[in-house]
Amino acid sequence: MSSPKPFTVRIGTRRSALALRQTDLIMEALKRAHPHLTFEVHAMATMGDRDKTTPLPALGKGLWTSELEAKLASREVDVIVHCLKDMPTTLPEGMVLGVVTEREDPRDVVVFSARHAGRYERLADLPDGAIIGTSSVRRAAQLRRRYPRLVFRDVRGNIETRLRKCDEEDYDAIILAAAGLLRMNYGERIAQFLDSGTEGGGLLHAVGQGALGLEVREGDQTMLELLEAVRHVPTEIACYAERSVMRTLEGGCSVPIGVETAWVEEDGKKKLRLRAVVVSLDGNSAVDGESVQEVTSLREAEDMGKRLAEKLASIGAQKILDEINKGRESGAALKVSDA
Ligand SMILES: NCc1[nH]cc(CCC(=O)O)c1CC(=O)O
Repeated sequence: MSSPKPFTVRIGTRRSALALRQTDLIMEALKRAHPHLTFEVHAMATMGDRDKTTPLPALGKGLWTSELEAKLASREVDVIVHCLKDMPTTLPEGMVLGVVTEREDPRDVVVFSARHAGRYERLADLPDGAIIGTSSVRRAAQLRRRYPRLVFRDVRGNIETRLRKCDEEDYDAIILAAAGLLRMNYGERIAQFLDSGTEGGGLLHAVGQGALGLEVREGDQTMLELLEAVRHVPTEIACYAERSVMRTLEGGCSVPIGVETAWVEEDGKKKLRLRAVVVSLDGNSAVDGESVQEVTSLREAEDMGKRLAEKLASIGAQKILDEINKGRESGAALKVSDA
């Protein structure tokens, strides 16, 4: 696997503390696998980092990725480390998702304001009208169904900023990805997991949440071989299925869609279980489904995701999508992204 002649691998990343931490983890793993190579980190701000006022849904696709991809295209960097959930399901011409790395905990979680230290354990403990911070339509729409008594309000910024706002402003709690908190050593702030297996949960996470995606130039065999060292096949297959659900349902517009994947044992065989939900923006209607099957290739994973998405579309998700598209045309709701 090791290449004969030494060279420098230039890694592109966003500048947030989480992005830098993730890039560091990948770089250290690559260094261990390729001790003869040198690595350089090229960090830069993206539109999502710079524009802190426009509502995220209105910023559209690629808000965390486009500037980095320009550097990849111009050969200023050789690979980009992304949170997979921030990567659009269709990449620009000439770019590929080279490798998906092992997933950190993909679940969404509740963090209570430090003002409430020790007072609450679950969302259900909060009083009527309590304010929950999240800028993700997916999270708000799914939680509104289960907790109509709670009020959902935008909260922007990187993890540290959101935690600070939660502690110092009017929020009673915020919803975040476990993965980011764990990677930044804030695990002790996690009060409640919100996945479908947890009482009071039932919140399906974002496509790709908790995994990292390494983007490279199409046909860059050297990089692809080098990155093999950090590929995690079970995560990659699961995430291809998740991304296929999203890609199939998007139809030109992003939607509040949640997923959950797990490798399960059935009839002595290892199978992928894929769950997905599409929710209306107000959370008043939702369509969900599940499929379980043996999956051994990325192609099969994509087929599985596509079939589940088509099934959801046929039993009501299409109606929800059409309404979102209608609203979008009239300018009411622009694109929906996950935050
Ligand atoms: N959109 C912001 C973003 N992108 C990735 C993560 C968390 C880490 C991950 O999912 O890999 C977050 C923060 C959050 O949702 O709490």
